[in-house]
Amino acid sequence: MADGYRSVFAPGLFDGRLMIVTGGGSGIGRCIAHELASLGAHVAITGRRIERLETVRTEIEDVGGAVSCHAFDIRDEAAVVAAIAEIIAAHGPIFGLVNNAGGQYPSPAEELSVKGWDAVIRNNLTGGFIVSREAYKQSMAEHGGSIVNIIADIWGGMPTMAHSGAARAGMLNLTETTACEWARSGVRVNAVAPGWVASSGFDTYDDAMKAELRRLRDEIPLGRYGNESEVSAAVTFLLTPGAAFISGSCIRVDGAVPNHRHTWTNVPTDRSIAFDGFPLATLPECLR
Ligand SMILES: CCCCC/C=C/C(=O)SCCNC(=O)CCNC(=O)[C@H](O)C(C)(C)COP(=O)(O)OP(=O)(O)OC[C@H]1O[C@@H](n2cnc3c(N)ncnc32)[C@H](O)[C@@H]1OP(=O)(O)O
Ligand SMILES: NC(=O)C1=CN([C@@H]2O[C@H](COP(=O)(O)OP(=O)(O)OC[C@H]3O[C@@H](n4cnc5c(N)ncnc54)[C@H](OP(=O)(O)O)[C@@H]3O)[C@@H](O)[C@H]2O)C=CC1
Repeated sequence: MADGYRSVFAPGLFDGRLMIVTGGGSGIGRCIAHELASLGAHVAITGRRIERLETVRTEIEDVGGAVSCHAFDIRDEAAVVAAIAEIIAAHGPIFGLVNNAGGQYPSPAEELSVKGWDAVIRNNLTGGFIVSREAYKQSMAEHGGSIVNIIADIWGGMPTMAHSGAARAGMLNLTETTACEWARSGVRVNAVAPGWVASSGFDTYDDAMKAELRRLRDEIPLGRYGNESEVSAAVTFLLTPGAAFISGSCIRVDGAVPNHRHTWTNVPTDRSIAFDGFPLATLPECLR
């Protein structure tokens, strides 16, 4: 058997627990699925493209993990209702839900059609709402659980991302509100806000955006992009009993970007001696 994901969290922490990761067929979601499975969870990965989910299923099974694949669009209400019911029937109550699926396309605000605006709002707000509502109604209202919503760096304007920023800001308030409403059922709801994370998501950018990203890297106080395992560690923490009194919160995983203001002296760009901490989760070969 190949080496599995080496998480910083305790082996067996989630033994037999059901976790759902939307958008688990690529990038950050795939990494989270690997980490949760390495801690003993049964991970139900979802996405629109079944082939990508099957590839991740093989990766996780090859290192001894438990995983199932469920193809549906998070914006399709009937499909979500049916898929959540199917997952629960097969694998038991939902312990954790990670609303990770999402994405957008860049456009100046004045050029956005209402159809395009709606497509992105539905992808990054309505979809997460539908999946959360169904996880709550069909399982967590009775059994409790934990939800983590992946949003983005919304602390300030991001030109060409008005639709996505508005949707993610809505998702943050949905996080805060459902944390209050569903606390009575033993449900915690939190968010993780990634900054610039070098993931498969970057592959969807055109050359102009990639050039822009290289420039942006120099403006990240920690001097580099984040990686998928750093987002996954924050998500995993929020799902653990270590976060039992944390709800309605958001962990930013962004190298301090929203804290950086342009002043007379810029932060140095050479951080070659930056403190490295201790080795965080080590990715298996397939994720490097
Ligand atoms: C807060 C900022 C966050 C910044 C950091 C975030 C980083 C990342 O998210 S990394 C992950 C990146 N991955 C992606 O973003 C890819 C995901 N994108 C998509 O899946 C799609 O683009 C979509 C879901 C956002 C839209 O697809 P869909 O709903 O299937 O929409 P349609 O193709 O039916 O189009 C509807 C409508 O939307 C407009 N539109 C869609 N794509 C584009 C485009 N590339 N350029 C311009 N306009 C687009 C357009 O108006 C479409 O209508 P029609 O023109 O009539 O087709
Ligand atoms: N990478 C980064 O720098 C940042 C990423 N984010 C967010 O983090 C999340 C993960 O991003 P990342 O891994 O980088 O990018 P990816 O594009 O690799 O991941 C997005 C995943 O979501 C799935 N997905 C998208 N739309 C839908 C839908 N309507 N229904 C079901 N599944 C869907 C995709 O699968 P499929 O297409 O097969 O459906 C894909 O697996 C996204 O929400 C992204 O916007 C936020 C801030 C920064």
